[in-house]
Amino acid sequence: MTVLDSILDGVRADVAAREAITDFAAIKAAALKAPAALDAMAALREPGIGVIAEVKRASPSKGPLAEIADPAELALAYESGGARIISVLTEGRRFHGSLDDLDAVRKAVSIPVLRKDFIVGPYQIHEARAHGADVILLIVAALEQQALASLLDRTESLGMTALVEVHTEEEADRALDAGASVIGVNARNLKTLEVDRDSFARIAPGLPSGVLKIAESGVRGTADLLAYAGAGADAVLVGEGLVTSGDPRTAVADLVTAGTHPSCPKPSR
Ligand SMILES: O=C(O)c1ccccc1NCC(=O)[C@H](O)[C@H](O)COP(=O)(O)O
Repeated sequence: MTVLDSILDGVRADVAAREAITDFAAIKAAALKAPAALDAMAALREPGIGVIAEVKRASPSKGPLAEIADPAELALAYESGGARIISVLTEGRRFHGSLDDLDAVRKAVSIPVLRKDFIVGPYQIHEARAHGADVILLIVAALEQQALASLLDRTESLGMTALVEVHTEEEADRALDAGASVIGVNARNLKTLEVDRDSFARIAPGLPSGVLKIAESGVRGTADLLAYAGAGADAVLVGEGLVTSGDPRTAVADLVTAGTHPSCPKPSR
């Protein structure tokens, strides 16, 4: 069994437990009452390379990463450092995240918020909207093609944006077939946890120019951002490098400064 399979087993059990408390009809109703989703695509189209800054407490590859006593405070530091979007890991077993973290971040910041989780069905999408998420992650490796297309449609029908994550050229073709307009190339192979920063440069040139391209994982400083920018990234998604920096506001600001400097390669869109 791969790491991803074992994460997905836990997620399915956790979703079933939550659905036993708040059923599908109730979570759909709660989603309809939430304020309208913010426009994440517009945020990503602003000039320069965007930074999506992640609230990441722990990971399967590294274990605990940082004591995050107050996710709202961390998110505010990211926002004031110039992040375009805040990513909040809500998976509990392996990442120590929660929907409480999402609620706290949503209340604190005024920029779009991404619910970063392992979406296995429609319940979690309505749940994300009910908790104020503007963006959700759909991982191609975790979904059959029909489920991927239908979850993408559902996300957009709720006014949200789907960040569709791939790690191989085949997965990128599946993301495009499903109609993705924001594609994240994760340098991390979720089955083996190996990080290959070259995957973005391999896959991104094959994506149409209208698709927003996000480079996920492995950014530890401005050199990594500039390398991803040179390969055509519109934005980078950064977790560990920020939460372990000791000064997340400055760490984000340094990336933002590098990504908006006139010498930085421009996004391909
Ligand atoms: O981070 C992990 O170890 C991990 C393992 C298995 C599935 C997903 C995992 N991470 C999720 C992410 O995609 C990252 O949190 C995100 O891209 C940021 O990566 P990084 O900047 O390298 O922390």
